[in-house]
Amino acid sequence: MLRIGLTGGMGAGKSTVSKILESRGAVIVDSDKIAREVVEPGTEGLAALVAAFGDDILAADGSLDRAALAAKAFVGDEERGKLNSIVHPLVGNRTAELIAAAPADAVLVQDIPLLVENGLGPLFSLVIVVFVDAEERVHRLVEHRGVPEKDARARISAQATDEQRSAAADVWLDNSGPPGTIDAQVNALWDERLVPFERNLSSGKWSLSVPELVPADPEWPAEAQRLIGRLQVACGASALRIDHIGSTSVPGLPAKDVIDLQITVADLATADKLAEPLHKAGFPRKTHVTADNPKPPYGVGGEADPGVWEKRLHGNADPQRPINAHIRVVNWPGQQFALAFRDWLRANPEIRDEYSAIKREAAANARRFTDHSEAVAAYLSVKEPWFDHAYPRVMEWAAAQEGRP
Ligand SMILES: CC(C)(COP(=O)(O)OP(=O)(O)OC[C@H]1O[C@@H](n2cnc3c(N)ncnc32)[C@H](O)[C@@H]1O)[C@@H](O)C(=O)NCCC(=O)NCCS
Ligand SMILES: Nc1ncnc2c1ncn2[C@@H]1O[C@H](COP(=O)(O)OP(=O)(O)OP(=O)(O)O)[C@@H](O)[C@H]1O
Repeated sequence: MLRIGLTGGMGAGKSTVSKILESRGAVIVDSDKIAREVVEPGTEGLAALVAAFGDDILAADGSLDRAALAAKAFVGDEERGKLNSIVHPLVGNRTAELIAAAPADAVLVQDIPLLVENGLGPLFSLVIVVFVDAEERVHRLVEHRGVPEKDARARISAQATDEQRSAAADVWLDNSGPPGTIDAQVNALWDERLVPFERNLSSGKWSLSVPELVPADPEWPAEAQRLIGRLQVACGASALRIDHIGSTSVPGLPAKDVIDLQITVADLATADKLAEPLHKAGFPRKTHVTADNPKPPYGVGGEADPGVWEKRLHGNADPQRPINAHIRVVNWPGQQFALAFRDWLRANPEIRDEYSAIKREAAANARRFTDHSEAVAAYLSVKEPWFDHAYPRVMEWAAAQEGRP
């Protein structure tokens, strides 16, 4: 099952997007709808609301008078907090039941207005944000849904800002255009990302990186942070730390568009136990030896004892985001080298440029081949000798940083 989070400010068009996704075959779990169910007449949710806000939030027929509750709940943080603390746990329980009942191969889209506010991004394989400027949202709510302007503004100001949503977004759908214009974006997302993502997840496949250098992308660190959040949820306490490593973690360094991450664990047995939870979270283990995934340990120099360079490697089922998640044992040379190499490049721009020149030469060498495996091998044949030379320099620098001889 592929779990997708869909969010956006009130009136941005989440319902519009979720209807399109549903028509393509997604299973939708709608938090607003569940929030209504859990406070229907006779529920413990409604009884708790009455106890907290008074019985004047009830209509004559005993059902919840939503406008009356909104008028009491959206006046300040304390009141809204009281409302959330009653309704959100009930929504969470019911959501878990619906997820458990969904088919194993579903693309499950959870429409959650407060996904960012409640820090839920790491629970999903992707977070989709529907965006419309706040002023335009107020306009649409007033014009098309008859919401009083004051109420629309009160609720929007109690929600996350566009910057906060942007930091959580893997996919940003702009719904500023006229009705219908977002459909093409949603259909492309379904066909080109969500369906192949689910297929990769079911079959344990990961997306391959292309051995081509691209200029440093300022989005890489934020992307890495979102991936780290997901890996943390999957690994729990087994991950002692998770770091963004490799070229994409060095500002200004051109790199292949593959994000390297390092999960540090206590021992290799722990790494092996993580294979299944990581796979379920969308990060299958790279079990096959391919040119893209040469048999570990990599030739990064200094492998006097290959036993202590061993690691496990996971990829990403997301077809649009290749990653290498290296699981390494704490204090083994490979684990320490990955962190020291990154810090060495970050601290020494002239060495970063030296490395950048080697990468360009390696990429030029790779371009002589059309076959993917041959191209990767050609890339590595230029890069690896430089690594062998760099290894002692990195370790010497790291020792000096720590005041070791
Ligand atoms: C107070 C209630 C009864 C008002 O009902 P009303 O019919 O006017 O609104 P509705 O439920 O359709 O929500 C419309 C939109 O308001 C916004 N909103 C609702 N609750 C909240 C909240 N607690 N904080 C911020 N925004 C909210 C969301 O953008 C939502 O999509 C209702 O919003 C509610 O029960 N809210 C608490 C549950 C909740 O947080 N729901 C949102 C996600 S689970
Ligand atoms: N591109 C658009 N142009 C103009 N109006 C739109 C557009 N897309 C959606 N709308 C209208 O804007 C309003 C809000 O859209 P929608 O209900 O999909 O938002 P929502 O994010 O689900 O809202 P809520 O947070 O209240 O659940 C609706 O009345 C909808 O018809």
